[in-house]
Amino acid sequence: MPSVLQFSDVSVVRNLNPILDGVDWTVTGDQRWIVLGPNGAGKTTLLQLAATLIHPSKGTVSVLDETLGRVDVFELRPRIGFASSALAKRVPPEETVLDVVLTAAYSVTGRWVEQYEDIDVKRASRVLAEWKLDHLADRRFGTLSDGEQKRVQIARAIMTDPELLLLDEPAASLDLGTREELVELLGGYASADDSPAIIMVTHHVEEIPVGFTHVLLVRDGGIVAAGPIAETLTAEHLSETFDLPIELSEEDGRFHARSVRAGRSAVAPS
Ligand SMILES: Nc1ncnc2c1ncn2[C@@H]1O[C@H](COP(=O)(O)OP(=O)(O)OP(=O)(O)O)[C@@H](O)[C@H]1O
Repeated sequence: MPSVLQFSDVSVVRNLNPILDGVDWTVTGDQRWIVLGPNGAGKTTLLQLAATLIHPSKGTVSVLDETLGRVDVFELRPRIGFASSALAKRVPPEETVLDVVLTAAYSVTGRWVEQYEDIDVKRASRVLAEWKLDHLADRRFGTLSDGEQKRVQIARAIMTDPELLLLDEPAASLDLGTREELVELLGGYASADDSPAIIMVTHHVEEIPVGFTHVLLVRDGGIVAAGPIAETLTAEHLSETFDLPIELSEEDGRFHARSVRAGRSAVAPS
């Protein structure tokens, strides 16, 4: 299976500090990766490289067989779906949900004078239905709940049938029920035979949907462990990643983690 993403000895330096340092990582088309790590570890920076939004300070990044620095990124970007709250902030709040998804066909936010083909409208409507948003098609984006906005971001990212889908913390700030609904939808999408390679950044193992195959654990701009979830997502690796003794459990493909110290730190009644 050919790689869709290849990092070779990649470093990103900001203000003389390496925020990624010597990263080697390969993602193939049949893999769905979780990127997990503490605040400031470098997760979003990894996604920005994969999304061709930034270039490495050192090393080589290849995306969909093209090497950053030697390719017109504007030709590459339509092949990549990217959902993040930073992108969502650029969506005009008065835009309808249907138009937020539809405008992905032209890689713009905010409908202007573009003429959309019937096939684009049909695809947008199908994607909205798949993500349980069809009843909201005519609603203004700015009036949606957080959970609905997150689903619209993902629907927009997959509108163009990308070869690589990048999701930056899609379940952040969601309540339990809304998170579970999203994790279930993501699991169904990731498990489908025709789904693209996916890379999803998260802070929580509870947000890992079934159907994801690999995990990259990052800390301080470097990789702690990378590989198939079954072998790599271990209490030992998580403890090293978060610098905390962590207990991990798994049931039916879903994970739960807690600090081992948490249960022992109860304050005795006076
Ligand atoms: N343009 C920049 N200039 C200086 N420092 C930066 C810049 N971009 C990111 N950083 C720093 O690099 C580190 C990694 O940032 P990044 O956003 O990739 O981490 P993250 O793992 O996504 O964090 P979080 O989980 O908090 O979102 C952080 O310490 C951040 O402050």
